[in-house]
Amino acid sequence: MITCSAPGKVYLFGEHAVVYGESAICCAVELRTKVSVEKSDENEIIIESILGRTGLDHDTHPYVSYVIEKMRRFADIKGVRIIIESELPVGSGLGSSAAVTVASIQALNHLYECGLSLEGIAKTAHEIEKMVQGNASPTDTYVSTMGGVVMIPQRKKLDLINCPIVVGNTHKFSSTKELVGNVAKLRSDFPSVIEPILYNIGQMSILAEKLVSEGDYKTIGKLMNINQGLLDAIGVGSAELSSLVYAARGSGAISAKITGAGGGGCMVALAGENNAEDIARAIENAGGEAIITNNTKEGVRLESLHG
Ligand SMILES: Nc1ncnc2c1ncn2[C@@H]1O[C@H](COP(=O)(O)OP(=O)(O)OP(=O)(O)O)[C@@H](O)[C@H]1O
Ligand SMILES: C[C@@](O)(CCO)CC(=O)[O-]
Ligand SMILES: [Mg+2]
Repeated sequence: MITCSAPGKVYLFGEHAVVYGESAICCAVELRTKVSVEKSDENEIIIESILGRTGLDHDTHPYVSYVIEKMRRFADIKGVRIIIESELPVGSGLGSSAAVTVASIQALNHLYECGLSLEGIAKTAHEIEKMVQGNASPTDTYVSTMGGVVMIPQRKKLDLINCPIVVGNTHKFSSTKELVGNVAKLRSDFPSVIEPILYNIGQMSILAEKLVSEGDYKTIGKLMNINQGLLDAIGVGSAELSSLVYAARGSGAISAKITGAGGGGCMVALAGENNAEDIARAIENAGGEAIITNNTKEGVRLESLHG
């Protein structure tokens, strides 16, 4: 068995706007998806995950099924068994699709010695997210591949975020494909209203680049909270997400906003010196599940070559 893992991510700025070429700042977090692969004798494809045990199946395992089909351009993949284990909640804004796609590509890359570079992995994974979702920015898959804090579309590595990150999960499933589609419809219906909002979200990422290098989290927090208001404006908020956002802010979070597609899933808060536990408690009291985590510089990595 060869095992690889890839991290999930949270957006400080720019989700949805980045789909239209505006800037985003996204950071990898210490929550990972592990993918183990081995060749199977019976020339059978087996994919095992929390979603079930299937063969090549674009309904249950669309991302992994496309990975196998894409990787057949580089290797003669006949029978393979793929086992997925993840710390990332599915459909929750933490990049679970990107992490499973990137880790699957890297695991097969090692198993069949395809020689894909990290850039090649990120590019292939982005192609797959676009195939599944209809449209996708390179952000999630690039950050899951490279790790750290990344500015997209510049693909620029920024300093790590030096404060605890508290994630609040509403446990309401949200499909990125659906939310991205909803924003596209709103933008098509009201271009003169929605395009300036997306542009302004991107401008906050550009303002924040210098603030990250200065470690000015207070100002970053103010901009993140404005970003939250603009995400509500384009229709990707929800009552549950707002409840967790305001609970986090009320307990002293530097900032709190939706992360990822929205509609359900997760919000993210930046904690100050010693209040991550307080923020987590406030999120739980508001009906969410809190996860205290940190930014990680580690992108996709080989975990083991056998076992
Ligand atoms: N552990 C897993 N095992 C198998 N498939 C997974 C796993 N995690 C995610 N997926 C795939 O990714 C899909 C969820 O991706 P989606 O983009 O909708 O949400 P997300 O990536 O969690 O959130 P976001 O894209 O907003 O960050 C699942 O429906 C499934 O197809
Ligand atoms: C909503 C979105 O901006 C982020 C999803 O995590 C979609 C994308 O960038 O592909
Ligand atoms: Mg996704």
